[in-house]
Amino acid sequence: MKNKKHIRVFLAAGGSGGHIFPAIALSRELDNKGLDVNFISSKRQLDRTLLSAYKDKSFFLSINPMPYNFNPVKWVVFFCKIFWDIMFALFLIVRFRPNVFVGFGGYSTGAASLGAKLLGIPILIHEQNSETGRANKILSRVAKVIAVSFKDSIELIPKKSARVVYTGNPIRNIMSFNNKKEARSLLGLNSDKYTILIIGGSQGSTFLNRTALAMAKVLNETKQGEIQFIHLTGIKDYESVLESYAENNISAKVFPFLNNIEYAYSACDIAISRSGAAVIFELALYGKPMILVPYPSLKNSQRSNARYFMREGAAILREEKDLSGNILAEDILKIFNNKEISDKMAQSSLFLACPKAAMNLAEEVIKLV
Ligand SMILES: CC(=O)N[C@H]1[C@@H](OP(=O)(O)OP(=O)(O)OC[C@H]2O[C@@H](n3ccc(=O)[nH]c3=O)[C@H](O)[C@@H]2O)O[C@H](CO)[C@@H](O)[C@@H]1O
Repeated sequence: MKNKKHIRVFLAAGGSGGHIFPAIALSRELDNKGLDVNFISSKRQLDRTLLSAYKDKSFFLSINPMPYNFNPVKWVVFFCKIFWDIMFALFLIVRFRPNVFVGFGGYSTGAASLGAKLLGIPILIHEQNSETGRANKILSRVAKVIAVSFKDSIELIPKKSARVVYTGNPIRNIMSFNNKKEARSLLGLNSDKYTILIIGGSQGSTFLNRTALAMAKVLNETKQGEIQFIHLTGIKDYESVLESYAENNISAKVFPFLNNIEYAYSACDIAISRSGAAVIFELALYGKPMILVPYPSLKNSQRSNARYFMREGAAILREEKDLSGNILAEDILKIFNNKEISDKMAQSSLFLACPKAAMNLAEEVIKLV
């Protein structure tokens, strides 16, 4: 292997927190090992914000999602933009000469990896979800290594020329804080009440916001004074959700986006969440029981993420189409009223955590140098 000081790694990730946060976690690990890291992402505001701490080390491609239907105009625009993005990626790769290219999924990964492939840079693809996303499916043909987050995905990935390894899903450095009492105090919550966290992923979920509010009203009547809520709404619904808790006199802390998410994870007794790969593995690190409501789109693998967590005993899985505030309240009460169920779910959750994922992935990157 070369002198580490001269090893440069390009990390391509974009489109959502779930793609970008694992890239940030890996960059910390590589940085600690003395490697040089650059990010390639998309020009979306969310991507720029999440990478703002790495502004000088980041490059941004156009926003160009692959069309899901056969509209010829959309496909022509898509190919024109991808051509331009591959040219830009080629320019970056020629200029910086990375030794390894790591893709985390999303459009920017696709365009930039094709540039890397053309210049013979070894490619590692990381898949966060239980089922492989579209960009990663295409790129599995050009990758040397495919790293997966779920143990059982090794069997599901078609083995072409790439080696498939289980590394886990790299999580940002949030575990340095794990103190329930302090977290509740920092969030301004009561230290003794049963605490339910509601989280709809990095952008929030209107469906989950509405249904969880309906549940909160039911629970507020049946368990008055015993339960409180932390609700992460996303920007769009923040004001209305905040008002609704206040109007109904329900004890809750509401945030559009919580930068210190470790406070929410530490403070809660249970989480109701979308089943994005980052959130569920983060909740697992904190050993929290979960009620998971996958994003219902067919293009999305949240359902199989949630199924895995349910099979392993860490979560109850609820589909949007079958869900109401009453059903959610019943699920919560089942766990609230039975310490044995709650403890078992918490243990199973902890068992699914992979705290060494970033380290495992960094080792795979270094093997490619
Ligand atoms: C709708 C959609 O396509 N979602 C995908 C997206 O989800 P999404 O971007 O929502 O990603 P996840 O749910 O996996 O993770 C959200 C991330 O945002 C952070 N967070 C969230 C709220 C908050 O207030 N503060 C905060 O810091 C969480 O700690 C977590 O790290 O990428 C995931 C990983 O590929 C996929 O599994 C999801 O299917």
